[in-house]
Formats: sequence, C-alpha cells, structure tokens
Amino acid sequence: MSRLRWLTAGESHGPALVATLEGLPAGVPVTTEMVADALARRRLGYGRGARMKFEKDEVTFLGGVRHGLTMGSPVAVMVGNTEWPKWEQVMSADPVDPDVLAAQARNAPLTRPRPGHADLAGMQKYGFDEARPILERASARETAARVALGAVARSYLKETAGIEIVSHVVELAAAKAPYGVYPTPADVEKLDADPVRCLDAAASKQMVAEIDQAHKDGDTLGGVVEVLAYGVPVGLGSHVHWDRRLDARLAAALMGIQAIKGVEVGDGFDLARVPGSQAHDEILVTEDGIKRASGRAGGTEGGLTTGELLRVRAAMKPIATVPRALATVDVVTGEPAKAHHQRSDVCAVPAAGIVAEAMVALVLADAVAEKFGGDSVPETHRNVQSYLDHLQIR
Ligand SMILES: Cc1cc2nc3c(=O)[nH]c(=O)nc-3n(C[C@H](O)[C@H](O)[C@H](O)COP(=O)(O)O)c2cc1C
Ligand SMILES: C=C(O[C@@H]1CC(C(=O)O)=C[C@@H](OP(=O)(O)O)[C@H]1O)C(=O)O
Repeated sequence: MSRLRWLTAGESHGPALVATLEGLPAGVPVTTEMVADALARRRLGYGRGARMKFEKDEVTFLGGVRHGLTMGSPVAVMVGNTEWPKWEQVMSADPVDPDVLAAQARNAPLTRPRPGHADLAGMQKYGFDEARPILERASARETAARVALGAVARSYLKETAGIEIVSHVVELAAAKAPYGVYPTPADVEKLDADPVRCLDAAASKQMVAEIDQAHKDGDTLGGVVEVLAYGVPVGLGSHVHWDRRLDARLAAALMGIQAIKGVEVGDGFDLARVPGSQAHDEILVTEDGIKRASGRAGGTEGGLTTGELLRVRAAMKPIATVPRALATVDVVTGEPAKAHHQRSDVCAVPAAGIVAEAMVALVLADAVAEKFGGDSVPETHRNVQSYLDHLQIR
C-alpha cells in the first residue's frame, strides 16, 4: 500500500505554505531552483487575477535535501507568501488589539458567502459568522504547496523509472482543441509559452477570446485539462482491491484539486456511448512485442497500468468569485444580498493543469515507491530494470 505520505498546511494570506513528503529514497535530485521553476509555471495562464503578477512564491527547503539530493529523510519545503506584510494583522496567529483590526479595511467581516466557494457550508460547519477563516484554507493558493512537492515527485519518477508528465488545456468554455492530439515532453516549452497552454494555435486564440469576453461580461470560465504520463511501466496499482486501483487513486487526487468536478480516464464518458467493439484497445503481436492498437483506456485496465500512454482528464468549473456577483444571503441580517467580491481570477484552467500534473506525479511516485521500494535512487532504478527485464510476457 501507500509508501509515500504527504501533507500541506498554511492559509492563502498567512506567512507561508508548508509541505512535507515522507518515504522517498536518498539521491533524488532536488534544488530550490527546480521547485521555483515549477511554481512559476503554476502562475502562468491568461485570465488569472492581479495577485499572480505580484506574488513571488519564495521557496525554502527546511529538511530532507542536502547539496541538491534527497537524504531519505522527510522533505520539508516552505513557500513564502510575499503578500504577508499586508495581512500580518488580519491573519496573525496571536490575538490582535480589536481597535487595530477594526481600522483595517481588509478585515471587514465577509458575511455574504459566495455560491460555489466553501464559504457558506464552511461557516455552518465550523461555527464562524464570516467567511475569512474558511476561504483562507479553501483557496487554491494551497496548490502552490502541492506543486512544490510535485516537482520533487517528478524528479524521483524521472530518475528511477524514466517517467515524464505533460499537461495541456483541451477545452476552455466552448473552445476545444482537436481531439486525440497528445503533446510530448518535447512540446512543454511551446505549451508554457502559449497563453492558455494549448498546443493548437487556432483553439488557443479562441480560448483567449472566450476569456476576454467573460472579462468584459463580468463573468468567469472553466474548462478541461488533460494530463499525459510517458514511460509508465506495466503493473503500477492493482486489480485486487478498490483502494489499490491506480485509476481510482488518480481520480481521487484530481478531484481533490479545488474546482475540479469531473475526471475521466482515457476516453472516459465517451466510452459509455459506443459499443464494446469500438471501446477497447485491441492487443497486437508486432515485431517489437505486444502493442495496443489504440489508447482509449488511457493506460489502465483493471486498476493496473498497461505500459501504454497514461491519459487522464479533469473538468474545472468556472471560478466561484463571479464579478457580476451572484445572489446570496447576508448571514448577519438574514436578508437577500449579492455575494462578496474581491479581486479574483476570470479563469485558472491553465494553472489547474500544472496542479493536475503535480497530483498525477504524486500518485505515480507513490505507486512506483510501493512497487519497487529501495532506499536509494540506484537501488530503485535497479529494481525497475530487473522487473522489466524479467517480464515473462512482452
Ligand atoms: C489554480 C486555481 C485558481 C483558483 N482561483 C480562484 C479564484 O481566484 N477565485 C475563486 O473564487 N476560486 C478560485 N479557484 C477555485 C476555488 O478555490 C474553489 O472553487 C473553492 O475552493 C471551492 O471548492 P470546489 O470548487 O472544489 O467546491 C481556483 C482554483 C484553482 C485550481
Ligand atoms: C493565490 C492564488 O490563487 C488564489 C485562489 C483563490 C481561490 O479562491 O481559490 C482566490 C484568489 O486569491 P486572492 O483573493 O488572494 O487573489 C487567487 O489569487 C494562487 O493560486 O497562488
């Protein structure tokens, strides 16, 4: 079962986010620059709000890494919020003089919960009369901590098993990229340079136009991202129990990203609409060994990876903080009201793709660690090679 454990902590406007990852072997290449680069990719994307322009994501390793390599001890990383000086009183861990707080406009109680965010249900469940203590942790700011750990997981996957992960935006509101075009690791630079991380130039243009229109209309948008993992060996995960199925683990991880409301493995929902003769990936005997005629299953069968391209999709709903605010209640007066609105993203689908890459990396890293073990990178690598060299059917 799971061999890696990881946790994040920290609020959106607190001093920092922190994340720990336990269970990796020694010898995984990790540097501050590597994590900072991953975080910079998460800040990209047309349609994000003002904060992404000035937030700096300051990375500090607190443990687990020495001279650019993991030591086998828990990896601990801190991502500083450069916004903190403005929020020092509002988000102070220690009590603050009520007069000082009352003088701060940004501490005004948020009593008009936003439909689609965690505000109302969170206030009801945790017993708060305003949304601040809820939205601070519900916020997708937290995904910066996941992406930091995802960068470490990716390095482990590459070094031990040669696995590489790519994501792209395939739908944004009504705009769609052509189906069945899969970017490879060689396309990442081009993808990162595109305003919406879409490989198809015409679709990208249409997506940007959708965002511009939504911005004009005081509205927000969602979309669909696809994550591809290259070089995944056959046999990660297992058919023997529901919580060991790799497809289930991927789905839970992707659904655990803020605003993700649908997950598909391979052709997913489309498979429900065609007969079996058109739904499965026929097994071919070729000169290079056993191959598949297609990739409809997305690289898993029975909860096990097949050794084919791993392909998952995640659907993101539109941002909840709609500028043309939605109807709500003022929880203090009990009267109908318009939801509170502060600066917000119009669309964060490209960023969600980067977060989805991180979540897929963490799930695959866990599955690799579970199957191949090892306390050093060379040991894990040897185990992977030996397993592949000794596959009886190939
Ligand atoms: C990268 C990213 C950025 C987001 N930015 C915003 C935002 O600026 N404003 C907002 O209201 N929601 C934003 N969200 C979505 C909310 O965090 C999310 O809808 C909220 O936490 C409620 O959770 P749920 O949508 O999963 O139910 C963002 C999500 C992601 C993944
Ligand atoms: C800070 C990030 O995203 C935030 C996610 C978010 C939300 O409600 O999820 C709301 C916004 O926060 P703020 O109201 O402070 O601008 C986004 O900027 C980030 O991704 O680093």
